[in-house]
Amino acid sequence: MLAPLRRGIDGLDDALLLLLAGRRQLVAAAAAVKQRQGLPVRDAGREARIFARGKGLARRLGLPSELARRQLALVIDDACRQQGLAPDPGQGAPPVAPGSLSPAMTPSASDHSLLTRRLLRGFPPPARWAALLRRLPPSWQARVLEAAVARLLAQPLGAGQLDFMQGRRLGIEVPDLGLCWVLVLDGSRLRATDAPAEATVRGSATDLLLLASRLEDADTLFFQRRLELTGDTELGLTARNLLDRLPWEEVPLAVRILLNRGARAARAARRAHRGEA
Ligand SMILES: C=C(O[C@@H]1C=C(C(=O)O)C=C[C@H]1O)C(=O)O
Repeated sequence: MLAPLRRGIDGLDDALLLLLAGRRQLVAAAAAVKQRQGLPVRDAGREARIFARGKGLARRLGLPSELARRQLALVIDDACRQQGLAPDPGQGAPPVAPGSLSPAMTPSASDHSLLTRRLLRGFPPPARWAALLRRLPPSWQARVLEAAVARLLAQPLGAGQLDFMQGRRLGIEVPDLGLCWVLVLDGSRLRATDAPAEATVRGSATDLLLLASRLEDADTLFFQRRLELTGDTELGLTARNLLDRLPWEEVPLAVRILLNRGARAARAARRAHRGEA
């Protein structure tokens, strides 16, 4: 009873650390850009916006807002240290001079790959998250899915390219997570629904992530039967064509970077679990 719950908690703790490692890499990249442009390390306006977004998201997820605030304060503090600022940089600490990045910001390649390997070994395969994910209230799953899809498809949604889906119900099934969602286009908003899907795209969590990050294309995945379509053929085929034609370059860069990193981590974890090199 307790053991599977704790395995799930361990899996989420691993995922939190993996996300932290990804955030630190993006902070290092942002720091390098700011240095080149002569911008200061600290950006109070940006930090205020991060806290405001976090507060809104915490409210929607039903998370205590103080918990969200403290977590964000912790990672921002870490990012400032990573960029060479003292632990309490609010007191007007000077920006780091070009060429004097703190050693913490530039981990050696071997540190990095060691950390990655450690994280991947401990990273549970999707099948192990399934039990936990199924315990999450469906309304949470739906909100997370709606937010993710809205970000990913903001451009084609705005341009009316998804209008063929008005009122049509398209399912996304992830068998290794034991999850199945049905999305319906309601005006310009894609929302999750409890009604049955008319057509369903089915694929493993890793393959869907590889598709969303463009590390693999839809054609290859369908051809290799790693993605499958069931139900209404016409709707399914239109969805499939759309996947191929989506203007991926319009997807916000930050979303693409995160998807790319997530997909690479999931693929590497799958290989590690399968015992491949
Ligand atoms: C990473 C940056 O540097 C600092 C750290 C931030 C963060 O951790 O999100 C945000 C703003 C800056 O004070 C940045 O400017 O984006």
